[in-house]
Amino acid sequence: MASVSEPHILCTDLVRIFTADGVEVQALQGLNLRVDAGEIVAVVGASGSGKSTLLTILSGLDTATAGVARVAGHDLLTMGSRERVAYRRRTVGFVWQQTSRNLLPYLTAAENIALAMNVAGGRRAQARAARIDDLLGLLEVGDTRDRRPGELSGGQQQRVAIAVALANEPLVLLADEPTGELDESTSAAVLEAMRSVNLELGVTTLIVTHDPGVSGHVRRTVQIRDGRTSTEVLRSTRVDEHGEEQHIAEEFAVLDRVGRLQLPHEFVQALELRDRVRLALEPDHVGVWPGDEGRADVPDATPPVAGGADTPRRRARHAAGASGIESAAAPAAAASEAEPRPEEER
Ligand SMILES: Nc1ncnc2c1ncn2[C@@H]1O[C@H](COP(=O)(O)OP(=O)(O)OP(=O)(O)O)[C@@H](O)[C@H]1O
Repeated sequence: MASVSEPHILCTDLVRIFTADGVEVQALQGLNLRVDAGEIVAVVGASGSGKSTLLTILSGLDTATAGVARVAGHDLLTMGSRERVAYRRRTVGFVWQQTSRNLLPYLTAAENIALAMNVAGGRRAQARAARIDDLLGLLEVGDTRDRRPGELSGGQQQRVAIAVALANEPLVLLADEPTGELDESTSAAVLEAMRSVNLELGVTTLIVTHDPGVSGHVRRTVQIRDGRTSTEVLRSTRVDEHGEEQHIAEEFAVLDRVGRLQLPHEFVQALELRDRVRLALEPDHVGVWPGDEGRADVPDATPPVAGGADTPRRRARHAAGASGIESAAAPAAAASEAEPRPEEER
């Protein structure tokens, strides 16, 4: 089982390489993600960024090529088939985009939930019936108890799907594009339902989606780009000096264990950063400048001379004078790949 301090979801340097017709596709390229017990987090990314690959690994349907993936104390890279079955039945619950993957069409809402409980076993009939009613009530679809999926709206189907996913009291709820087939207002209502389930039951929740609108419904949104987590938006509420509630959203770059981070696209474009950039360490922040090799208009663009201690602070002085951004600890900065590469700094 997970120790008290261990996060419920932990991915470290997670890699997934697919090989198709002799060509390798790196769907995940060293992804890092930590979700603590009881948190609700959204992972947002464009098509092809690796979202589904991540969720398929976390749900135990696929195995990563390398790295660490742990969920509620289970090591997903080494777990055997018996542990995998138990993990999928009891530790995690899933909500997928397509109703057909979530609900059996010939069973009612209550029967779909009961089926999930039967598969996991354990509970007595009376306790099961009570839990079915509780779950449908919590998701505000008590009136759909005896109706089949085809008789429900898209939003009701996804609410029942969430109830099915929660049937066996999972520690972790995983949702892949749960609102992908819904209109905007129904999507918002379903996301709010997930948030209230998270608050009410304390189930750790990870929502994977291409829809940036999800960030309005969760405290933490992690951006995934090219198979890596790149930036995070944290939302908080504070009361200002006039007693008014202020909603604050702060964006942070994600720094991995070896110091790699990704600059947001707009930063890269704004300064036409490419190939390599200059870095400078200041007492409380790091500066990032265009490389500008060969540009006569940049004073002192020459790197420090060899010999003596070539400290980051010295490099900072050499970089001074070049126009550029200063990336403080927050808000986020970072390079398309601003990984410190000593051989380029000499
Ligand atoms: N089974 C596979 N074989 C080969 N390549 C794959 C396979 N599954 C995914 N990929 C590739 O891995 C990359 C990430 O795919 P993934 O489905 O995880 O992205 P996604 O962010 O979920 O995209 P979408 O939102 O379009 O579903 C893509 O380049 C995709 O083509």
